[in-house]
Amino acid sequence: MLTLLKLPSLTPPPPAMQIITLLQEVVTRWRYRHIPGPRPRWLTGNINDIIKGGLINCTNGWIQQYGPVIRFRLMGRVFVMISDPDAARSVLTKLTNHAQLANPNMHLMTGNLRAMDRFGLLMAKDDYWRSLRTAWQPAFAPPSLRGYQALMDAEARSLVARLEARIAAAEAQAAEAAQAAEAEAQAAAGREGLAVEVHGEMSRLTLAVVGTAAYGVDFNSPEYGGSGVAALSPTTSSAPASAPASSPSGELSLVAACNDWFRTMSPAQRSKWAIATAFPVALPLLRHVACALADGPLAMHIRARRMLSKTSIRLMDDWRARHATGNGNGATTNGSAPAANGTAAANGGAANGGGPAVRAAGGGVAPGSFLGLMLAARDKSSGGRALSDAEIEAQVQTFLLAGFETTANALTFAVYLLALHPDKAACLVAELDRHLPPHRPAGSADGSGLDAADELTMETLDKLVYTEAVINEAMRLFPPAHGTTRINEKPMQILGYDIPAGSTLWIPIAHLHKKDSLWAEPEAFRPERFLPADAGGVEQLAARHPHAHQPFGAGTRMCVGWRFAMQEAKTVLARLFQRLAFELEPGQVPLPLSVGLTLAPKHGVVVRIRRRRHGAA
Ligand code: HEM
Repeated sequence: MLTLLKLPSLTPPPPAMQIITLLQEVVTRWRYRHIPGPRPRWLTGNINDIIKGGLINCTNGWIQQYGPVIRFRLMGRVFVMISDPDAARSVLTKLTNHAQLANPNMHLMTGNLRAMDRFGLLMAKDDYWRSLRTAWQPAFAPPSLRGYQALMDAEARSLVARLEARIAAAEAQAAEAAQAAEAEAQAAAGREGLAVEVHGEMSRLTLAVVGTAAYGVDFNSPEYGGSGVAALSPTTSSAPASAPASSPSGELSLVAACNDWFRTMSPAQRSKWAIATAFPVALPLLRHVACALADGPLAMHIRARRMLSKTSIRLMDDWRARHATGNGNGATTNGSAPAANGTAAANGGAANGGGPAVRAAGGGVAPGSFLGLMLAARDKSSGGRALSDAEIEAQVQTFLLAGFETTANALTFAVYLLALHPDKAACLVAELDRHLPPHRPAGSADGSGLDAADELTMETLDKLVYTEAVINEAMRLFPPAHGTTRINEKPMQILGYDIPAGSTLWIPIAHLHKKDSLWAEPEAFRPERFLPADAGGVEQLAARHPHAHQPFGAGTRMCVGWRFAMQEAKTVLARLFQRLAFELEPGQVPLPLSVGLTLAPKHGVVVRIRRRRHGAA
């Protein structure tokens, strides 16, 4: 059995444990026997099919073969997949708890490295989750979002400025070549612009936004493992954005740690010790052995978690230091959030020293106040106690990871699709030219060519309906969160099937987004599908199935950061296409994808960027 996973070096578990596991398997098969699905193998279930065929392709095939309710098993866990849009919506809205994720590497963690999985908002349950969600919510209230806008815009403008500087340098080089030899000049002219790997850029940018918006710190500084200089990706490389990177001190950088974390959450990057997760009874013991003798993928996962933990502790220490002295962001000593720049306070938030920020339901907090919210949080499920350091650390890590990768992926896919479809890029640019101030030559104080009067405000963002439609359509074709889960505490019926209590229900978002019966030409990139009727949408929102598009999930567990993500993605896309034009480098159609916890471009996306000629896409 163990050879199925090529584990010759591991000692097989004792016979008693094998017998218990086999009995468990018999019972599981019996409980789910009435639900159609592929035949599972002993112990490993259907994981080999998924590794061979790819998660999305494989489950799409099963849905086609077995219908809208199917079951399959990954190691010890059975999944019931619901691919009918109404049934999926009903599951998402009626059930409150997420199921444990299936990735083996995370189940091999020990001690503090498990904090996020035990206490983080994503995995929390019932009343404990409600307390946490209440604590998080003010960070995403409209006045808080308004306060983040200047930070998001500043990061976007700074990326554009860096790209423009690099393009200018590349052009200067080409001109020199022109002087040297005419043939070379012609070659250079044909390759105008600068080749850039977009996913790396987007990852750095979205992580930087989390740093400033949530914690008021610069994640690119050496203190957080950054180089101190906002680096550009290699100009010609198609290396994955997740390629390990170190700080000058040789330490793993935060962006590399976050990328490694996601990379090792893919089934293809599982440790050989994954087999231990097929023996739930023995897992508490086996995970210690696995960590002590970690192989490559597990060691990478542990290293990433350690870096994330270290960063979270540093953020908490920094906050407390500022808090204790009453300086820095102006924090008080009673757990209230600071009014860093007056923005949120001016917008009616509770960040104005008016009591614990967590009480400001519906109100806002100033940028950088997330830790103030967590310190003020009270767990109503256990008598209103304050959160422990491990619980706060879990929220910090959850915000870091959930807050940057999905948005970076959405932006990367949007740039990819626009570079592939110049007609759609032209529509986007036409909208930007209507609503954003015209181009000015570079030369303002921050080098972005834009002065304060050009700020991309929330009011302007509201007018960018085509930009928003592009992001929605990009997330339809490439949903960064390709699926989500719920667990049913009680038995239930779905489309006539009895679903046993405690089942892991999987909603395949990626499948719904391309279902033939829900979308005309599902593979085509048509942002117009998402235009409101008064903006000339050819296939208006009302004409579509209301539950066909769920990139952020639905119900009470819907993504807490969805407005933050949309605001950031619109700001960044608008700034990029306001000044730059993008062309896809050859060899990237179809785009190789990595399907793990999220959907990401496998080797990044390489585009050639040039400055826009006025009025051109
Ligand atoms: C394009 C970007 C994003 C996408 C596609 C996305 C998608 C999702 C999805 C599908 C879920 C599960 C929803 C459900 O089960 O119904 C989720 C949950 C969550 N997301 Fe996002 N997300 C994005 C950005 C963000 C950002 C910027 C944050 C900021 C912190 C964030 C934080 C979270 C958290 C904490 C949860 C768990 C919420 C809970 O269980 O109460 N996400 N996200």
